[in-house]
Amino acid sequence: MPYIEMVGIYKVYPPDVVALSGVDLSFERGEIHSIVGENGAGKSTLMKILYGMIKPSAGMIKINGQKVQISNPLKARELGIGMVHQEFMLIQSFKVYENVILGQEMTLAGFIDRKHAKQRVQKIVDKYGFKIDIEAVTSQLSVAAQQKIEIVKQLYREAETLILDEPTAVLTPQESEELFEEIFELRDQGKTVIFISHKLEEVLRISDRITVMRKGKKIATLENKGINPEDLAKMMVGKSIVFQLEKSRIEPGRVVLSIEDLSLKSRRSDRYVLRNVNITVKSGEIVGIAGIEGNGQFELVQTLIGSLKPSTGKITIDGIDVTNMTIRERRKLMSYVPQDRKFTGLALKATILENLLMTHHLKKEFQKGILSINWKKAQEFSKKVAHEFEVVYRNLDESPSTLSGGNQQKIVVGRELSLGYNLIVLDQPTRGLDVASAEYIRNLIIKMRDAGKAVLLISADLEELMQLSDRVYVMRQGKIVASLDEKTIDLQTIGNYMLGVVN
Ligand SMILES: Nc1ncnc2c1ncn2[C@@H]1O[C@H](COP(=O)(O)OP(=O)(O)OP(=O)(O)O)[C@@H](O)[C@H]1O
Repeated sequence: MPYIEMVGIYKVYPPDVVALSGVDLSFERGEIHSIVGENGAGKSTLMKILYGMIKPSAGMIKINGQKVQISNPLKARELGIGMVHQEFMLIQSFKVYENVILGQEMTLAGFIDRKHAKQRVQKIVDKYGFKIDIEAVTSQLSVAAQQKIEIVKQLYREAETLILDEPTAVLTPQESEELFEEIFELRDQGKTVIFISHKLEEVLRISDRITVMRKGKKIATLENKGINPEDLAKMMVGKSIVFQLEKSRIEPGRVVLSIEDLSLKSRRSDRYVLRNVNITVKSGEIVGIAGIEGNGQFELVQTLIGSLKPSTGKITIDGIDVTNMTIRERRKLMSYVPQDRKFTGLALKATILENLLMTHHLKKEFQKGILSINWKKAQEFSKKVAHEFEVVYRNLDESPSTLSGGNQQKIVVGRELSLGYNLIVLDQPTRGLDVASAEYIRNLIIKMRDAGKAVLLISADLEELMQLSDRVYVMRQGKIVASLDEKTIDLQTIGNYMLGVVN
């Protein structure tokens, strides 16, 4: 008898979006089971149902052969199902173990039995081989370590099944390897791990079984034997797809972006989070920024777009000094894809059309009279961009919150890449995109570079960074510690600089 069975699951989002149609799927104890599929295939919807976040329109779930009603996440946790989301819910000033026990371990009198709780946390950490100091303060830890806290937290609540939603999207290759070791340990000790990822190589590396979904249906559940990424991609899309990045050598032109001697003092301490950073990006080149998350890349981008004011330094775009310009003024000089699409990239209260039109609406061609917008033109334009970037949507007048994560990302990327500015700043542009969409966007980035745009690319995906970049700067502790060109860019070198193995 399977451990968890999802039987005949349907989900219709009102009024008529069929996100899942008749999915049957089972999970065994002690297996790593991946779910793959294009953006919008229904993976998140299925997992939200299993975790009690949304109700299925029809179908049932059985655990150990018993029918269960998972009406909310609390109920899911009682049934041994835990989920680690992409956004962590941790209190930054708490120690690791305090975050783990948060909301648990109350005595009858309502106090936390700290000593006992701490011992239990340490036991879990030891049992599964998590490399983490439970006394460390959360704010001091890397994204990878914070993710571990979330996993340990689920285990502390006695999760038997862990749903991991694109856990490696924010990790370096080394950190991903460490996570895989922990996942193997969990599996070997009988836990069920449900793994959602768009990175097919890692899916094939760690899974026992793989379920492929397409357009709300389960296509197959496969034993992970003798499958290659091309087979998987073909099943996902329904036809063969060719992955090919074509990048020719071109001579870069004039300097478009120049960052000189940029420093930034932290708001919370006397520490500098950016230290004498010098960067140039010329027309016709893609310049990558590598670094473990939290080493100043975020602050660099925020200073560049004008939401943080540098302590010293100068930024010019196309020869114009923008150092003292507002965000609004700078946005007229650059395309910008932020790393977090939900809070900065999209306006969820606006419609899909308005989101695609944002910033473009300032252009003359969309104005009608003094204050009004030519909606007919706006409609045509938005449709065109949505089509070009293959956004799967139902109605342009709906909120982007009705779209799958990948399709939300395509809206932001589509809008920004069609702005036509000389400088393009991309922070994790393909995060959350399925393989075909990511490949499409990567090719487009190269096309833009070939057309003479200057591209600054920040990406946690080192493969992507290496495939696309003509030059790479590596950041560590707020400093540029290496500047690599075509001849010196390789994975090992970048990794060594990132980790500080070489200086
Ligand atoms: N709240 C919602 N309201 C209406 N439709 C929705 C809602 N959430 C998701 N959908 C639709 O349901 C379908 C499945 O979306 P889901 O988020 O499950 O896909 P996914 O496979 O997780 O995609 P991704 O890889 O992009 O995260 C999509 O067509 C999406 O537009």
